[in-house]
Amino acid sequence: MSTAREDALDIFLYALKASRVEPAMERRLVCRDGVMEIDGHRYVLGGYERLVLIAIGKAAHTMATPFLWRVGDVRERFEGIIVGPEDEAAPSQGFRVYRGGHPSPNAGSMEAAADVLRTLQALTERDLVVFLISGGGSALMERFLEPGVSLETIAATHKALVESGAPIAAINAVRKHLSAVKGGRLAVAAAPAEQLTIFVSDVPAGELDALSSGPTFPDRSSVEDVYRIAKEYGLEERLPVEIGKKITERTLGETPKEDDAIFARSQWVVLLDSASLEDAGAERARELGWHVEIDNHCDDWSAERAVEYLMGRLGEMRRLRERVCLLSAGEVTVQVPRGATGRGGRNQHFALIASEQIAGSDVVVLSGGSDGIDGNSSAAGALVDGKTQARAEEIGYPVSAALAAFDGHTLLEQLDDTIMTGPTGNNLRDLRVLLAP
Ligand SMILES: O=C(O)C(=O)CO
Repeated sequence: MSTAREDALDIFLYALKASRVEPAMERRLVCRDGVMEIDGHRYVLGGYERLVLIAIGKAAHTMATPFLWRVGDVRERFEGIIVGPEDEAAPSQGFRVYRGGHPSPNAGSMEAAADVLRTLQALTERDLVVFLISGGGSALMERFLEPGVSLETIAATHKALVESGAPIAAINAVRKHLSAVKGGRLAVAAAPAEQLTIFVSDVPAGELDALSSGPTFPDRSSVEDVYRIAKEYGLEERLPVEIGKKITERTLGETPKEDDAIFARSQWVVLLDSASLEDAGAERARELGWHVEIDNHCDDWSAERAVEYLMGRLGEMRRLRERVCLLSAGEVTVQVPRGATGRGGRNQHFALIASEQIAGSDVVVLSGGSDGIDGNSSAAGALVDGKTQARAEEIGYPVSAALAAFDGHTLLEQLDDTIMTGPTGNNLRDLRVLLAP
């Protein structure tokens, strides 16, 4: 019989495999006799003068490839731009590929933004643009509204936001109001063309305007939200001075909202989200003989609070029966002290906090990101058990020290407790697997 550690890893890897983009595109996107259809939205491709595809995000290439394959012969008529995190070849001659920066924008992010805006602004009402949007796009493509802001300031702004401890919707509310390519502004650039956006979502259900900062979606956040968020998370002290000033002086402009006429020819479809991860994880856990519950209440909570909550839930389940498995999808937040230089991310941080709580017990805790990259490390996440804390003591790097330095990866790598998948070309948020035999 397999061990609880082996099962936790099996459940996570199965969930990743079952949630791949390619089969999802194959199931949902149909193209017959030049008519493309997805979720009841039909497009007679021969009726458009230009067919443009813009793919942005960590899953840009993995979405673009099956999309072009599904449209069959019409693929020759598609032209466009792919903005992803890796160096990959263009799918055909009419495509330009950019490698953007993540978690902070780089020169490629800026070049991509300029090219995307130029391309969209040339479209007319006779054209169709299909956007393929996945998470990570906020950094992979960027240009600030204010002209002349340096790449260094832009990157420092992103870093300050990501490390602020704010949930993704709040971080992206700020980004949207600073950027020329977020908060519906790509939809503005593409109007009056017909627009279809297909999402691979790494944000909570119902918050599509936060996905890669909603470049094609009506923004639900307002400038007033930005000023409130800045206060709540102390952003004015964290942000570069010239950006912080825009907030203190309240000079930000509003983004396009739901009733804006520019969205009259837009449709949006979610291809995959974290529900796919948790459903597949639950299926596999049951096959392995575990009694499963899914609990996402702690989505967007701080890592400390989420550990406490999930350990409490696991304890309740365990009082009723043996072999219990608690699954939780979503993300936790971490507030990184300014100047911290450790390696890691929210998943490894969560796992290390959990390792202190399960020390000496038979409980196993896994926390992993579906994109395969946790924070600034090369791991997807970590898998800890009742011996992790003691093993850390033995090698002279206590868990508490690694947590304080936000250096979870360095410790977990030495303990061989990291999960290494490599970048998955997907991005559906994180999955936590807690097993009590
Ligand atoms: O905004 C981003 O880039 C995210 O990863 C969330 O979608």
